[in-house]
Amino acid sequence: MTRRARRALVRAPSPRLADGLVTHIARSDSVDPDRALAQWRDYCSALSAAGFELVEVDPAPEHPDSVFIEDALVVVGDLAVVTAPGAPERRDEVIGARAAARALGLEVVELAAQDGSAKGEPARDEPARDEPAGGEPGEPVHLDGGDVLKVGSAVYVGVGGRTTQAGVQALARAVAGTDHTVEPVPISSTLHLKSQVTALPDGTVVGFPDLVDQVSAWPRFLAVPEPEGAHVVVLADDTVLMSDAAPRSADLFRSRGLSVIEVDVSEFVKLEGCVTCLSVRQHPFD
Ligand SMILES: CN(C)C(=N)NCCC[C@H](N)C(=O)O
Repeated sequence: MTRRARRALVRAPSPRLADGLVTHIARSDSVDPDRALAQWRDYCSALSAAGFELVEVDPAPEHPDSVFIEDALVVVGDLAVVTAPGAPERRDEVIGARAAARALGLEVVELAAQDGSAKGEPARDEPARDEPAGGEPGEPVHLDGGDVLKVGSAVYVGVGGRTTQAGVQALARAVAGTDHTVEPVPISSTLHLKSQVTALPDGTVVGFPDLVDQVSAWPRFLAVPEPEGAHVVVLADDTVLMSDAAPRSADLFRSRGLSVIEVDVSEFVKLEGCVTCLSVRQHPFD
């Protein structure tokens, strides 16, 4: 089995970060673009120190939320799915992400082209699996990468915020040729699925219960004591990266034998972001 490269795509924050979208939180009047740039550089250094090859997507200073590159591209194995962001203001952020994925020689597919109409039903040599129920007829295909949580071969997709049922079905079509299965997870409490849950290297799903729409949906769930403790980036099978604003959660992970790298992402949290939003990672642990 060829070992996949450990790459992380990142994109420098826009000087207009403070104008980014906020949905479930109040807009902050203290976003500091210079501090955000310093925090972004520290985040990139942590990924690089963990062995990731950093690939910089061209900055898009005209797009305030462009640093949240996770929403523009979903990597599943060697497939790079260009998303169809749910917020109109963010749609053009995919242009630079698409170009970077192509330059890496990844197999690039367009989510928006997976709506099933152009190609009719995908050719199958077995009855169609119980694909996620399709959206309402004519429902637009939208999906943000922040709604996509990969746990082993399962790809959980948050529906109800930026991502539509039609977007989930389109992703299921896009990854039909891989060994991944796509499962919709209704959300309403948070902006994205990964605003409320992420997964530890062993597949345990972590979340701050007050913000998790359906704790029972997660067979292996670990409650964390702080909201930002729900956001981890897997750096290795024994190491995670997370915000430095959740020290009790970090200690909980350490008590489970994990090494924990803590970074300051305060300026991005003010725009409803978190540590997963700032990179698209391609590595064996995804
Ligand atoms: C996991 N999360 C939260 C993300 N991948 N994206 C954060 C996007 C925040 C941006 N201001 C917006 O509202 O789109």
